[in-house]
Amino acid sequence: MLVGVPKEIKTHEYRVGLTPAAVREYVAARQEVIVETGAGAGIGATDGDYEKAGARIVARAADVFSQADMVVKVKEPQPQECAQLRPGQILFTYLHLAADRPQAEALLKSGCSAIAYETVTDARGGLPLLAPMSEVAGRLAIEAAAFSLRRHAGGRGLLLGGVPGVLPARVMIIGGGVVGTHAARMAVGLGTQVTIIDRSLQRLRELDDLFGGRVQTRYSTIDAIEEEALAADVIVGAVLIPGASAPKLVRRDMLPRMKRGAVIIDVAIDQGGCFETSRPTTHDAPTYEVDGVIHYCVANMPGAVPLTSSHALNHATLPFGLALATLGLKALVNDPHLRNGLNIHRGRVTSKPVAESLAFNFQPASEALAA
Ligand SMILES: NC(=O)C1=CN([C@@H]2O[C@H](COP(=O)(O)OP(=O)(O)OC[C@H]3O[C@@H](n4cnc5c(N)ncnc54)[C@H](O)[C@@H]3O)[C@@H](O)[C@H]2O)C=CC1
Ligand SMILES: CC(=O)C(=O)O
Ligand SMILES: [Mg+2]
Repeated sequence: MLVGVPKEIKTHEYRVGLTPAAVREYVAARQEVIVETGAGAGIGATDGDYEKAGARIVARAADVFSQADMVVKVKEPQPQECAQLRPGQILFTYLHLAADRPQAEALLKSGCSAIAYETVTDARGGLPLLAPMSEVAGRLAIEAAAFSLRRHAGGRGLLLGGVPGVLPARVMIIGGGVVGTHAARMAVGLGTQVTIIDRSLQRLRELDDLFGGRVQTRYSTIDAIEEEALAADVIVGAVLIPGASAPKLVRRDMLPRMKRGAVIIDVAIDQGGCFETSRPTTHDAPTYEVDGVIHYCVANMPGAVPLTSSHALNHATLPFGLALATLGLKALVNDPHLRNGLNIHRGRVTSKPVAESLAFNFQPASEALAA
């Protein structure tokens, strides 16, 4: 198969779909790889590094989209990329369609088979291609909170960990999955007071064990969220209902009752966000203020640390990408976990949560692939 890697074009997105090390694995598996010139610049990988790994460099993104059987990216295709996708082509990348009707419509129109990293599953009920970026985003969330809490950034002027004799910040984390756990590790490490809220009792038990009493855990109810939100200096939004729009757990009417200069980091923004007042922002202008509360809602947080993120992402995507490159769509027939990644196939929505979120007709992936 001819596998193509365009340069990412989303604002301040410096990750790359395949690292040179990953290209070498594809080439060793007797696949051909083309890479747009400069695609690896954000991680310091030159065209020469890609050529050494066995790729051919092409001059324009249009060359990648017109030639490749499978396009491997990081972020959801932007409108000009969607317009270049074609029937029979495989797109392998993050999509986050539930909160993005225009992209869903463009992918349906293209006729391509779009496989979303974030809905590929594993045998333990996890999301193996989302997890590495959730690890990164969870850790970055606390860095973003530290910066946003500074006075000149509009925050309360609070040092996260405090100093002897002065209390640390109170950090509330809604959703104790991968993002929430990694945010908690950072927040605990800095000496903050952390509460994690989740609606899975099993997860709360695991977190209690993992942190050995250094975090408080609370079951997710409207009451608990309101009580913790009003006391918090920082709230990290990290809930996920796989494939679906995030539930709005903090309503606008709570904001005037929160501390002035408190900070909301809505990591779940790529699924629409879990705060009623969230809207996507970019690394250029990451924050805005509503009712005295600072909102940070960057939808591609790991793009800020592309070197760490590209390698971490490639380690997770590589086995699935290789299966697709060597077997084509048959890889989806063979592997139900990879098949769960298929969101759009030849003009059909094959992800139930996406179809429900956007009120589209749904066709199960197994049926659509057999048609
Ligand atoms: N903005 C960005 O750059 C990035 C965003 N993300 C997003 O972060 C979000 C979280 O991802 P993960 O941690 O990997 O998901 P996860 O599936 O590991 O964890 C989600 C947690 O939310 C909990 N949850 C669901 N509904 C809840 C509710 N009503 N109240 C409390 N908890 C609830 C679940 O029980 C689960 O423990 C996703 O939307 C993901 O796409 C991930 C990476 C980067
Ligand atoms: C998960 C995701 O959307 C990202 O890494 O940008
Ligand atoms: Mg995202």
